[in-house]
Amino acid sequence: MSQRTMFDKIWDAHVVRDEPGEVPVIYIDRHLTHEATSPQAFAGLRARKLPVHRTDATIAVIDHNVPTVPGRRMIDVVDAASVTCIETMEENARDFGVTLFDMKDEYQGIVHVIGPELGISLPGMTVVCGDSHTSTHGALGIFAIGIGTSEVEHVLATQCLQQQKPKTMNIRVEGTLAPGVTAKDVALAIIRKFGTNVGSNHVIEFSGSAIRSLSIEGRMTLCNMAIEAGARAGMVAPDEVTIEYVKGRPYAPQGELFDLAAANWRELASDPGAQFDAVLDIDVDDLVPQVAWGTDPGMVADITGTVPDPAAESDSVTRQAYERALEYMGLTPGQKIQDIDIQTVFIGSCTNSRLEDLREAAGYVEGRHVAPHVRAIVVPGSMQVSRQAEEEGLAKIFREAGFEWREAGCSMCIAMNGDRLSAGERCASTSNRNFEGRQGRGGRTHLVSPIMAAAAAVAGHFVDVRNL
Ligand SMILES: CC(C)[C@H](C(=O)O)[C@@H](O)C(=O)O
Ligand code: SF4
Repeated sequence: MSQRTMFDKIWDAHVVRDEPGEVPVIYIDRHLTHEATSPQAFAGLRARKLPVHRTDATIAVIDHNVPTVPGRRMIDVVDAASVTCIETMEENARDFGVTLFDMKDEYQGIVHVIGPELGISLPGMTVVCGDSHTSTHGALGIFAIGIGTSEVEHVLATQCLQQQKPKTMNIRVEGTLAPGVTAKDVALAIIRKFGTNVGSNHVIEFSGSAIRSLSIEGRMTLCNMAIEAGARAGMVAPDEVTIEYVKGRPYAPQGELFDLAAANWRELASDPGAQFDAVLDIDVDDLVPQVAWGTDPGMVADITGTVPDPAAESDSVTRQAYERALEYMGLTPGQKIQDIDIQTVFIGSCTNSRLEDLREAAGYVEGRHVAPHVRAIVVPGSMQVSRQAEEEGLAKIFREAGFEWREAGCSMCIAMNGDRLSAGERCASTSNRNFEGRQGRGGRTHLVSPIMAAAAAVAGHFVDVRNL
């Protein structure tokens, strides 16, 4: 057989039907559902009197609408719509026999954090969720995509999905990251360089020496943000780091079955010489910490740089977008990034709320204190991350430094659960989207890495963590 990419191998293994003139149908190995995008899908099943076809391959979790205040209870849920979402998810999981990680569950967390963490998402699989950042799971060598609510219904009923075959793109990331420069900076640098649309209709495979030396957590950060580069999905080929990561996780195969699976996973990487539809290169040897200054994840500058001057842009569309972004963000052209004061820090979201992220941030915070005028919160991606962080003493470090230590959930990434910015409030955030109003109406979001967010919390403005 000819040389195939990793994506081709996974696709070929999952095609159920592929007839000329029809949209192909693929088999789905894991279906993750959450309270924000599944109610109508389950309602559709009820109306048609259909069961969930594979309850053993479907899970449900409550993450978007949950409050994150310590010791949270239903009474802490912020609005009636959220109460309905949560109660509906509980009822649907019960009625349809789907495993639910509810607000009190020891494994509760953001869907894209708990999937890999529990070994529910495994290399070589197809994974879907009614959520765009499903691409996160691709870090393990998975074809993982976000789907719409009508597709959620379809997958619940059939375990299959109609899907146009995407094109393939290889982004080769070469070089060695300097201390203080992280996967988040690589993600922001890629979107800055190639644009928020570069991945459109493509599955991006991230390859190269810089990717090989990233932990699984770092690879997840990168694949998470493939969506902000417009891609259908992001992927990294499984290697020994991946196999080690998966080993022993509660839902992963154990013993002999694990060894059999791992042998399979070792065959998944793209064959040498496999053809991609597009190939892009980026070198990260000289990469410095990145800070998003604008209102999309491509509007990014070096920490050593300045806010751009729209007048210097020759393209009128870019110029207008920059002008509008600067106005919304309350910034002036030429202003030094390090002179931007922040009022709020959010360390969390499916981009950067895993143990390694918290370790990096806590490593910086230890022995220091949050600036007096800054409100800083840490929201672990899952209750398991939270427990591990408690055990390791990270939670204590954050608390002593003046951070609020919260329960797991999407939190301030999306502002639909009580955690939000007020108008004009400026936030250093480890999340993935800085759109207008994303963290609350009028709120101003600067995307950064966890260590950059931690340093901004302490200084009250952005600082270059390489100098500290
Ligand atoms: C609520 C959900 C549909 C949404 C998504 O699909 O991504 C959310 O998770 C987000 O990050 O904007
Ligand atoms: S943490 Fe943010 S990006 Fe991730 S699933 Fe939740 S809302 Fe979406």
